[in-house]
Amino acid sequence: MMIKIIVAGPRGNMGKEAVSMIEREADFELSAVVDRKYDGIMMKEAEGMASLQVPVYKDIDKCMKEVNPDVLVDLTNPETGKMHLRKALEHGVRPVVGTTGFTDDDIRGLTSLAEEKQIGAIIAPNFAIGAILLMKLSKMAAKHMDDVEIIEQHHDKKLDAPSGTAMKTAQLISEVRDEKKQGHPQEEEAWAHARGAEYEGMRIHSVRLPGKVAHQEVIFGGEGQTLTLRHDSLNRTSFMPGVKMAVEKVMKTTGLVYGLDQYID
Ligand SMILES: NC(=O)C1=CN([C@@H]2O[C@H](COP(=O)(O)OP(=O)(O)OC[C@H]3O[C@@H](n4cnc5c(N)ncnc54)[C@H](OP(=O)(O)O)[C@@H]3O)[C@@H](O)[C@H]2O)C=CC1
Ligand SMILES: O=C(O)C1=N[C@H](C(=O)O)C[C@H](O)C1
Repeated sequence: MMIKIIVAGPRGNMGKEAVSMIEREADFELSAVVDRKYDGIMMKEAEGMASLQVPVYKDIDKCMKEVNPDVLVDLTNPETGKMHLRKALEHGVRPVVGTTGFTDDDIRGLTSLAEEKQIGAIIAPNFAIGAILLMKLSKMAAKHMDDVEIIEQHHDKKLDAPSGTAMKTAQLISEVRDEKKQGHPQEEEAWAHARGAEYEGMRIHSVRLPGKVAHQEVIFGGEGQTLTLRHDSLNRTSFMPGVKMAVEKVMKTTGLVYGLDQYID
């Protein structure tokens, strides 16, 4: 069956890659794109988009009404991603959201909405298989080594911190680790935030530098030993097999799935 897909954010780093991937896949059809700059033209007429005879919409409601897609792939920014996800569920369109910056409350609210609408939805903080394995391996390691800090590094155009991957990693670790204050009980920060963000006692550090793409280290400490797990995305193509998998999975899912870890043994 041909899956009809719309992509929001088609001029972005990720959106461009997603458009190319969808065009390559025999069972996927790119039905339209949603952009905030262009409206009512074809992609090939818009600067910064692939040269395709595919309509561009500014208004996502109008797009979903006219195109009637199966799936929305959202790769925009936190505020837009949340709004698009809600609208997709309202229109009966299955969202695959790679956009990050969702809080625990956002996830809870969207889970209820997907449940209420009885429709599949996926929020994937990271589509790269290596990053998904890093998250799963971190959860496994945390059962045995419960002192852990996360260092994530990204390009300096990133809007959200900590990264969605770091948040999901910390949440997975917290499923197997009791809340624990780490470091010296009397430690003090002479400079604010020197110890990074805190989630259930874990420390999370966000680096933003030009030249970086997406990188994460999870460092575990024990008596006389450390264990470092690390993943690097060196380009955005690394995310595309995961986007493809998420589109296929969301067609067979009911309710919201947060993280592709659930699909990997
Ligand atoms: N889950 C994963 O594996 C990955 C997730 N990401 C996440 O994906 C998101 C996008 O990342 P990236 O591609 O690098 O970012 P970019 O800034 O390159 O692209 C975002 C695009 O979204 C567009 N946009 C913003 N608002 C709207 C709107 N209302 N309607 C339509 N388009 C809009 C922007 O337009 P304009 O150019 O006009 O600003 C821009 O073209 C981020 O949240 C990032 O964290 C990134 C990589 C991997
Ligand atoms: O903004 C990015 O680039 C990325 N965002 C995601 C995140 O916040 O974890 C995934 C990946 O790290 C790239």
